[in-house]
Amino acid sequence: MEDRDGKIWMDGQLVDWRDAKIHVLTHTLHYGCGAFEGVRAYKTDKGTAIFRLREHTERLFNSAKILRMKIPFTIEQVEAAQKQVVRENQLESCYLRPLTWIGSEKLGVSPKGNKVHLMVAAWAWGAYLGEEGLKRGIRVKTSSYTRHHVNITMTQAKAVSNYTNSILANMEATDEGYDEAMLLDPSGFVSEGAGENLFVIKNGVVYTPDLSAGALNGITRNTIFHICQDLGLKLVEKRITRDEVYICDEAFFTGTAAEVTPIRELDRIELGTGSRGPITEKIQAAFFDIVNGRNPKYAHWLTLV
Ligand SMILES: Cc1[nH+]cc(COP(=O)(O)O)c(CN[C@@H](CCC(=O)O)C(=O)O)c1O
Repeated sequence: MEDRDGKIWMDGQLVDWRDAKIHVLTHTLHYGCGAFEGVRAYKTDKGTAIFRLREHTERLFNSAKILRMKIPFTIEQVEAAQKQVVRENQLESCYLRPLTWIGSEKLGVSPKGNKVHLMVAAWAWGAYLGEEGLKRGIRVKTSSYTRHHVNITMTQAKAVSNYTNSILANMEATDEGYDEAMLLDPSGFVSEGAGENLFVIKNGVVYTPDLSAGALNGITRNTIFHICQDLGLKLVEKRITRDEVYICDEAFFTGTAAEVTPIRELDRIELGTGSRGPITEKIQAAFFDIVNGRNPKYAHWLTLV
């Protein structure tokens, strides 16, 4: 990722991509206290637009607040930085990565007195779980790793340190030939994917784990709530067991990177017809209409760069 042309916004300045470096004694590198966002910009007929920029930027600030980090910029400055990075790198559609971290003034568990930094990078990033996955659905494994307990790590913070759990779950699943992992919470109820929220459909009703199962409050998850309302689909947030997933009619993951990715199999058990289900297809189509600016009802969610 480091050897490419382009610009990265770093603490208020645009720096050359290859020069965007930090010291090895950076506190976050050692202890993992930092926060990030995943944001996408899409090519619309009015130009390139960032999807739900305000919600993503607010979540970044909320993540920092939960981690007792004070970002030394305003929300407006960080929004402007994201727009600038897309423009400067002349990206028609892309994935943006804002990251805030604690500097290298001193080490030791307490970061008090260390500087808080922020950067924004952007790059072209296609289908996170593959084009084939978007169409046919992916194969998922229930992870042997448990999702975070809500009072051990702060699950509403998109915290750097939360992702070791995701990394291990994803690596275990892909080592065993699956595409992604689904994690259970400490009580054994379904939480979410390693980097996605989960939805299942049964008898025409759409279900998703309520946030007490430790899933991130996904912005794409919230977008699906609006889409279900528009499509007249009943949506229920509840505790979901892994065997309820086994006997569902359809299932899909959602996320900024994953977008809406159908799940065709869990633990080698076919879900529904073993391919993208009809309601999932409708929801997926509605999602892509929205993010590509084809649904005027959600024009306010798209910020032109
Ligand atoms: C654990 C987790 N849960 C749910 C979501 C969905 O949240 P949202 O993007 O607001 O709908 C994401 C986003 N995962 C990001 C990281 C992907 C990566 O590999 O890095 C993303 O989709 O950008 C998660 O990381």
